[in-house]
Amino acid sequence: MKKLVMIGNGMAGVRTIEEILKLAPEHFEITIFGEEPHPNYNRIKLSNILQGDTSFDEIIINPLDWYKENNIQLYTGEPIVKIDAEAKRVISDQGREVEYDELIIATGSKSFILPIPGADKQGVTGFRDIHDCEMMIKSSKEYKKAVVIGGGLLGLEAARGLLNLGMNVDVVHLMPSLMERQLDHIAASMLKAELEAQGMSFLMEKETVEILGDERVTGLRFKDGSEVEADLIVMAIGIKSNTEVAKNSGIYVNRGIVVNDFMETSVPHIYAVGECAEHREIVYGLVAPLYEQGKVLANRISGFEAAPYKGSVTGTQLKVAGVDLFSAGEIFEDGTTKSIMAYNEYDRIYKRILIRDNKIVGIVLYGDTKDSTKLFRMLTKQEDISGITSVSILQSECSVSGTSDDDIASMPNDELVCGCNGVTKGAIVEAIKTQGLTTLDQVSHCTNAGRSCGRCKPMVASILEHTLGDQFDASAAQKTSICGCTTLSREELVEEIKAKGLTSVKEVMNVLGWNNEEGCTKCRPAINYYLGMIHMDEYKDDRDSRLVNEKMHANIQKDGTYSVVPRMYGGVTTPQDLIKIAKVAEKYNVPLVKLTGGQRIGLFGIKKEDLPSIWEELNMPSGYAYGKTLRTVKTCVGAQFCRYGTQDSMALGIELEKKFERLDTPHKVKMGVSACPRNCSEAGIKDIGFVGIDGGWEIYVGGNGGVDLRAGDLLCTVKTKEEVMEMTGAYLQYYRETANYLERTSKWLERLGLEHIQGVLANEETRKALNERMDKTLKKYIEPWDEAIHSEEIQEKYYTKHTIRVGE
Ligand SMILES: Cc1cc2nc3c(=O)[nH]c(=O)nc-3n(C[C@H](O)[C@H](O)[C@H](O)COP(=O)(O)OP(=O)(O)OC[C@H]3O[C@@H](n4cnc5c(N)ncnc54)[C@H](O)[C@@H]3O)c2cc1C
Ligand SMILES: NC(=O)c1ccc[n+]([C@@H]2O[C@H](COP(=O)([O-])OP(=O)(O)OC[C@H]3O[C@@H](n4cnc5c(N)ncnc54)[C@H](O)[C@@H]3O)[C@@H](O)[C@H]2O)c1
Ligand code: SF4
Ligand code: FES
Repeated sequence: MKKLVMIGNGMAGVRTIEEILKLAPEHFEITIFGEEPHPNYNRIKLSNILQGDTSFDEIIINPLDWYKENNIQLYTGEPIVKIDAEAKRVISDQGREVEYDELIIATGSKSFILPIPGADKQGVTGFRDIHDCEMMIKSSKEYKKAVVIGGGLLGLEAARGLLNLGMNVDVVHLMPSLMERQLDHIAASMLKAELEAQGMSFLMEKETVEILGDERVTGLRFKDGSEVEADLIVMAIGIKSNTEVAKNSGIYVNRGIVVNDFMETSVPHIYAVGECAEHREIVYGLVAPLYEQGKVLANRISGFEAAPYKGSVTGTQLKVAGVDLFSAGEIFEDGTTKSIMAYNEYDRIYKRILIRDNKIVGIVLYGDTKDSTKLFRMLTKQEDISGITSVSILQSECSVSGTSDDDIASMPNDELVCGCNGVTKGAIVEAIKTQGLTTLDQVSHCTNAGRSCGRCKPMVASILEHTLGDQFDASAAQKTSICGCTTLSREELVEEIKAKGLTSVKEVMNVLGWNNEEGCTKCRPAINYYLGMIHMDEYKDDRDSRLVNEKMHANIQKDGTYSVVPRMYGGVTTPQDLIKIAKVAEKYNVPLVKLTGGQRIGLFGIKKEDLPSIWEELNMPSGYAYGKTLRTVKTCVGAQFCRYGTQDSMALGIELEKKFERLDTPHKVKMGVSACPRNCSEAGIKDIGFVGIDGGWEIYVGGNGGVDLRAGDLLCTVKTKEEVMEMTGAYLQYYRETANYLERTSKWLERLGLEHIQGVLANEETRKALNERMDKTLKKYIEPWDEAIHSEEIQEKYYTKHTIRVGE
């Protein structure tokens, strides 16, 4: 197998790898280095995260298990700092050296930050990655006034997000009109009026020369001497390709890494793709052309004949609610162009197309973009329009509204439906017919349509409806199946398992007609969970269907080693346990011993084959730091020691942890117990938090301390510890029975509604029944580390050096 290394774990690069895996799945041993500490996510949707429409989990395109399933060695948070082209190897910032036969550079871009005094102050950011997004969300909780520099696509989407976060927003723009590269003056002024009505303020034709403030920004000064206040500044004035590594390694770089029509750089066996690449003097900043490049490169690198990449015409839209605009090609007239224009001031609709030699060369649509696919096709195909009247060309008469069947019928097969992924109507219809697709999800899975910005989804749905005719089932089509292997939703799957009495993962997939007989990393763990939830005590866990960390009962680290985190109930330990941990750490040369966020001690950097002996020597239960289960119960010292404590928080925490440890839950669950409202255990941001008050406990639910920070809601107040245990058992069991696999309690609570859950749990009979099912389930669990120590079969299968690659 040839060694393929990729630098950069972003949208264009990983799409290229997906294409390579389709073309030549067995051809390469693949290693990817990413500077960000995450798997590949949909950067486009950062705007939606900021605008509050989605969460980070929902925008992950390739979860970690995708890499494992495809045997890809992924190093996250580990940038490559040098390419040694002579020796054909890359070197990471941690000194790791990896050899390659072929190397892809897909390092994307970074935000361009104005080189002016004060640009390094706290509160100044670009808008490029999830870290920037989190910083803005955090700032909006503490500060009120934001200034966005740059009135382009990114700046306006950022500004809309900051308004949604409750900030006052000024947009500072250098030019007299917004989005001057995409819109003419009329469309730009219509856009400005709409955004002003939404609450944005604009400072036009202003050049920022200094950022004011001490440590943190307080405002900015313009060239004309005027100033404006700001607590947060977002720079959205364009991007700059990440080319340093290439440049320092002798690869020819201009604005981007210069590539030919096959994405080959000036150095043999090194390719570049995405925003870091410069092709025919153009560096693209939208995914559609980057994905086209990826396809060409995948063919080239896998040894297939492919047409060269000749460059792309791009079309853009702004992702701001209430704004409907489309722009492609040339914007401004010159002596060789004529335009056709329609302007309906009353309905705020404006359309203009630019024509040269009877061919469309530019499109600007505002207020009504239904014609965009038709016109864009005419532009990209350079169709001769001399036979079409100027009225009909702008009349939407053969356009696709996404709702009318006639519109879909009259749409040519080569019309582009998904601009981001280059998918035509013909390709979608073909996939529906030949692969028997019935849901939007499946169409997306098979064709890629809708996988990026998601704007084309209504039209894809209309095509699905048109193609299936009488067989179209609207509710089924919209439903989200648990993965691309089936059309079944979570509810249907659970119902079918119950109705047909299915008892194993294999049986579920066989009986329910899975279109991929092995299933995938999305459905196998989910089916395993639902089976265990339904059959309670009888179900025999299918260990090989679990996600890799759960299968190994240890958390795999970025370098392929594992961590060991033993239980410390309620965060309480003993000198004897500490001695055991210290001895093991010393004996096995454990590289890192660290207190975890969940009040216990983690041993990091352990070799797979050492796991069983370490567990044996520790002789402590697993802390399940890797599991979709109860992780930790964090406690404060409480009434036993603290003078403010009103309750025994440690005793309650320990009791909770001992009762619910090992329980399979749809996602991880964390608890916190504080003995007074000072809340030293941060119970307010836990899945379930308990706060001691005079004469009882308050129970908070749905809190989350991660990326989607959420304060818990008060579920109820109870008097005794027994009531706490009863309510917690019922709440957790209700979550287990109604949540989707991998749905955190915070999302589940928001989906079902607090009042609904309170209503269910208010009924004593229901609580009792839920607790009975919970108790039945809890009986089946055994200690996994102990089981491994005493089973040669398990040790041989999972923990010897030659078994289980990281990718399994
Ligand atoms: C907020 C926002 C909204 C957007 N909206 C749209 C939209 O609506 N439509 C559209 O088409 N496009 C949109 N884009 C642009 C689109 O996201 C990019 O074109 C696309 O992500 C580029 O893909 P890429 O792989 O080239 O770069 P990236 O996705 O940026 O990936 C490059 C990766 O390489 C990593 N890296 C860099 N240097 C190194 C190194 N030395 N070693 C290892 N890793 C390294 C980076 O950390 C990064 O993770 C948007 C962008 C943003 C920021
Ligand atoms: N909906 C989408 O398709 C979408 C959304 C967001 C981002 N993106 C992509 O992300 C990339 C970055 O977007 P962008 O908007 O930052 O880049 P851009 O180059 O498209 O726009 C930058 C804007 O900032 C203005 N500007 C430049 N210097 C300035 C200054 N000193 N003060 C004030 N204004 C100044 C420019 O006049 C320009 O309008 C682009 O490639 C873009 O295509 C696309
Ligand atoms: S939460 Fe209250 S009782 Fe617990 S340690 Fe803090 S101050 Fe003391
Ligand atoms: S147009 Fe963006 S995902 Fe289809």
